[in-house]
Amino acid sequence: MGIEAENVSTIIAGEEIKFGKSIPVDSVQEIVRKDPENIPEIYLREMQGSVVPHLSLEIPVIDLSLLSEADEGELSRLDIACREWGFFQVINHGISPEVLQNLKSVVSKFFELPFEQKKKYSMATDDIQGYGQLYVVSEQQKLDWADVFALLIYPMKLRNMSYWPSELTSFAEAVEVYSMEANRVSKELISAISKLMGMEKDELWRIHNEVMQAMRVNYYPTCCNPDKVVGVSPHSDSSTLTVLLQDDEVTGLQVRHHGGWVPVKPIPNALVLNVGDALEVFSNGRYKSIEHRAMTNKSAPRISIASFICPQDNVELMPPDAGAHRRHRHKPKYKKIAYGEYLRSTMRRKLNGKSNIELIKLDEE
Ligand SMILES: O=C(O)CCC(=O)C(=O)O
Ligand SMILES: [Fe+2]
Repeated sequence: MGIEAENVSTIIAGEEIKFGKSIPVDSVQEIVRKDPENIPEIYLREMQGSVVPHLSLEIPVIDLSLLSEADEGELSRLDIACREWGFFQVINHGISPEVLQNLKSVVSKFFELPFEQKKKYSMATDDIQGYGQLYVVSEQQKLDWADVFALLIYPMKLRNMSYWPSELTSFAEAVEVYSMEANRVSKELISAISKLMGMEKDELWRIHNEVMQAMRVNYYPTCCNPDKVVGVSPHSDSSTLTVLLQDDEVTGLQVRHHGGWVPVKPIPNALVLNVGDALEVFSNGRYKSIEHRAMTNKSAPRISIASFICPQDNVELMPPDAGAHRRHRHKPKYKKIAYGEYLRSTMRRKLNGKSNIELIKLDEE
């Protein structure tokens, strides 16, 4: 019998936070360390969809320095990137290679710690922060070939410092410095998107009512049968935008495009940005959150670091046009739902393409 995940609540800094409970499962890193040649059945599955050969198609590249100068051409390239791809790489973002390298180095050090030491930071069964796995809601579901380490970063009151590894002296600083920069880059992009949506540049950010930012480090160990094992199942992110810092050498991320999967070839020191479900709703479907997945490989472990930029829990997900202060210029295509409720509903379900946003889609006439 499968155990269905239940809802639980926690109190962080005096506020009740309810998340779906993820069933604890074995560390994949430990499975590989003990027996690299054997993959437990629960990780084996048939792959779906064809992969577009490398280099035949690439996700767009956006130059943030041009956007910051209000370059009209770059603004329209951003519009096309968000409409046609939902994914793009950002160059000239102003984050120094040293800041990126410091973050990569501290998160690698975390995963190099002995298992017993990492376990001190294990996710509590009712939390989404810490070391472990997420989205495991039934004992029958196929599992992803990854361990994760997640932290809530902003607002500060959501931080739970007991999850921040105290033995890694430069960890907190590297996370803090990078997160501030990821926040700045997101703010610049959200300002540009706000203009593209016909609003003042600060309006979309303001609607977030103080952005919530979470960081999730994904650790994908090597895998002896990458054709049958997925690092992260196909999903869309629930965020407004996600900023992904990926390995400069090891590829793994694939993006859904016209029915196939397009591998994202890393550009050294670039960031990968994607549209999440919240932006799909805010833009009333103009920009779509895009399904993506991470693959595994035989030769090297891969680490990716996702920063999720989200509205506060109490923010109603709806296109700003549908607000009481405006005439109904466009009929909303999604049911109105508070972001916190939407986020929690996604945490109680396994990753499954765009199934979360499908649930709030209104029928078109
Ligand atoms: O590892 C990757 O490239 C993708 C990770 C991802 O999609 C996520 O953390 O939401
Ligand atoms: Fe994702």
